[in-house]
Amino acid sequence: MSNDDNNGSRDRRRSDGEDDAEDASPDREERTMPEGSQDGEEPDGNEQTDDDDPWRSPGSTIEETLAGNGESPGETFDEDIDEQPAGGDEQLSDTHGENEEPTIDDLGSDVEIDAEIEDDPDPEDLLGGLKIDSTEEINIPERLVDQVIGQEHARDVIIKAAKQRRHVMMIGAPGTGKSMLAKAMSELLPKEELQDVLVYHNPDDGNKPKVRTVPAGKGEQIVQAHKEEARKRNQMRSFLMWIIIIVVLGYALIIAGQILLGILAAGIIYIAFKYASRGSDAMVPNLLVNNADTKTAPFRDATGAHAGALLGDVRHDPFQSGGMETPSHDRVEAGAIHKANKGVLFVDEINTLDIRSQQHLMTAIQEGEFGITGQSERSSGAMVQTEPVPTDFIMIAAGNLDAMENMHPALRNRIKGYGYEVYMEETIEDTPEMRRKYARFVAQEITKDGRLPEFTDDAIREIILESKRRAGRKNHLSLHFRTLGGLVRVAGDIARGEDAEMTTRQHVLAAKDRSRSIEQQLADDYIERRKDYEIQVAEGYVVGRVNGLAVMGEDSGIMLPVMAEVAPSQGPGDVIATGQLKEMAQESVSNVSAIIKKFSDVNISEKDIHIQFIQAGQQGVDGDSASITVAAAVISALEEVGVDQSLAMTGSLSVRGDVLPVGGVTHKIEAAAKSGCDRVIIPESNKQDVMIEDEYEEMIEIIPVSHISEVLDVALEGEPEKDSLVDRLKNITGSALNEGASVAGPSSPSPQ
Ligand SMILES: Nc1ncnc2c1ncn2[C@@H]1O[C@H](COP(=O)(O)OP(=O)(O)OP(=O)(O)O)[C@@H](O)[C@H]1O
Repeated sequence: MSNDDNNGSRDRRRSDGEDDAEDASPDREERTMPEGSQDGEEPDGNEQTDDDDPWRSPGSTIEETLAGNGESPGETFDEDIDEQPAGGDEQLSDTHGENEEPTIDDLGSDVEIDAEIEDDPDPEDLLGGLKIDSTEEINIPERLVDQVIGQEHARDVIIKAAKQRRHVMMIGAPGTGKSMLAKAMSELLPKEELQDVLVYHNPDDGNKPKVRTVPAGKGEQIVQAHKEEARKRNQMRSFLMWIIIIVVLGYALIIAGQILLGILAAGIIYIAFKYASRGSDAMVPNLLVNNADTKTAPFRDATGAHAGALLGDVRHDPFQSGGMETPSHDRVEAGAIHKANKGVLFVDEINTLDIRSQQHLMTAIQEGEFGITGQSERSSGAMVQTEPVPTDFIMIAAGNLDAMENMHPALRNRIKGYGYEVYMEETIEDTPEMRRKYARFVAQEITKDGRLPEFTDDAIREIILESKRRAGRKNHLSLHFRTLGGLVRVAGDIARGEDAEMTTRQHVLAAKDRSRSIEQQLADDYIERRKDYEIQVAEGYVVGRVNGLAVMGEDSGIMLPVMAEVAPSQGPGDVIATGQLKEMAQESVSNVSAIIKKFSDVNISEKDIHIQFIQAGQQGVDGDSASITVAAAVISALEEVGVDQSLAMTGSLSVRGDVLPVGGVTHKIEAAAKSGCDRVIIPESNKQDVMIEDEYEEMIEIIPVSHISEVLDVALEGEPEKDSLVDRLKNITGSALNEGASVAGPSSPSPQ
């Protein structure tokens, strides 16, 4: 990765000692990251020297060498090959070769940041006591596993699984480090075990190519040797052919005097020789998997791969006869399962793989080998079936909770039976040490991108503050690193666009605005448009209308007014709600009706309750947290008491009237403020999750509540009615209210 001179970046030292020598070079202008660690790319081709050629000894033909006693060709080649450092079978039995077996401690212990730290950091310091002026002073650990921040459990599992060669299923939100951990695992696996795979022509049955494995690096040598052999043989044949042609032509011209006949004979001889020489080309094996230059065990991402890319394929041959055909072993292509042999196969969104592929994947996991055949039934490749090709990989399956439900149960069973399941964390406790790691995260992302100007200390602070906000939980930091990394990149790009030497706090603030999610942009647009059409009411009192709040996507609040109308029913009463939120409305009404039955003389079962979520038609609005809103709207309509429109609310409701915690309070409060509300009701148990931006703090009063009676107390109009209504409610559900604190928080927070 090269540095742009304009961006003010300078060298960042890798934190392991061995790089110090490199750094001593005054000319070194490059920042370094572990090679291939971030993108999982395979290194470039091998550079073979003549000295390495094991085929120097003349005399022995390859066919003779291969004929051996049916062993792997790697073991029957001449001694030079076995002396190659790539390692023979004895070495393979030693899991970690010459390297000392890594212990969980040395691999997994949290790597402290390599920069100056204050002895006793101020708890308020967003940098956790880091004494730095910019990200430039933060060094990045060499190994990817040490770059992973948080996800302690997942990291420990990955390390253990790497040692024990176990499969892992990682379930969790996108961008929390699943594929990063999978790549990190491939770095931990022993490289000494790697193998090359060759496919040979089968003289007995051309459609059943033979497969041989050899230690990594030897495959290329073998192919080269075969090519050389074939070339020599062809040379000999050519020489012989020209001699014969000259003799025939000479005879025809000088002795027989039949020049035309001579030319014809020479032509036939030429064609016959060319045809015969094709056979020796067909003997050159196809190097299916080449690990010659692989620096770490392979990492293969087979996310969304079609069957051929995953399981291997045999190309179609348009010329299947007449001497024009390509030998079938030459048409064989390896799949990700074969290329991942002795490494890691990563499949994200595992449930999106078709069932047939999942079944084949299971076989490959179970058997440790999988033959290759043409995936298209109508292609000539479907006739070909190779001998089994090794597929001894560690499978890392990933996805969100849906993935787990929809994946093939037997495949999940295989992973569970032979490995671990991990749920990825979404937030982590906010400690000075963690803040320092977040500062390192900024440095990591800058290095990974390679073009961003370094971040000043204030810019880093703003990123850490944003991760606190995004966590949605007091004293926690968000582990949604992909989106946080997106913010780092946008801020850096803005700075770069301005030719700034450093990325400053102002750039981060501008980036926050610019990198708003689609949902945020849509939410802001909605708020503006509603103001235009006066759908939004933020003053006065209205019967049966309550300003609810919801979140769109992960990070965008929106005001979602709810209207309720109660009318006598002809038959048994019904809850009538429109749109996607119907189920939620019915659930909220059934919760509130249990309370209403207790305090009201009105027989709710004889009424039709109509509920409307105003303009909640757009995708993505999750209204689960609107249950106190629906309850308040229904009670207001039932009792015909107005609701304060300068108030918005969010909260889930239990059958006993307890207000339960919900998600996204910070974004909801901001949306209420943007919509012009003066006050907002939130569940008491969400109080510590509020992380609103400074600008909104002055605009809105936050009222935490733990019971529906408190909601009504704040929301309903007028004294006499309100008092009687609320008093009745309090009397009847008093016990619940008194127990409120203990009752309100037990259930898991509703998702939104
Ligand atoms: N725990 C982490 N520590 C440091 N950086 C992280 C972490 N998690 C994610 N990142 C950063 O975010 C990027 C994206 O993460 P990654 O691809 O691993 O997410 P993922 O969980 O696999 O997401 P998806 O399921 O969408 O593929 C990484 O390349 C890395 O830069």
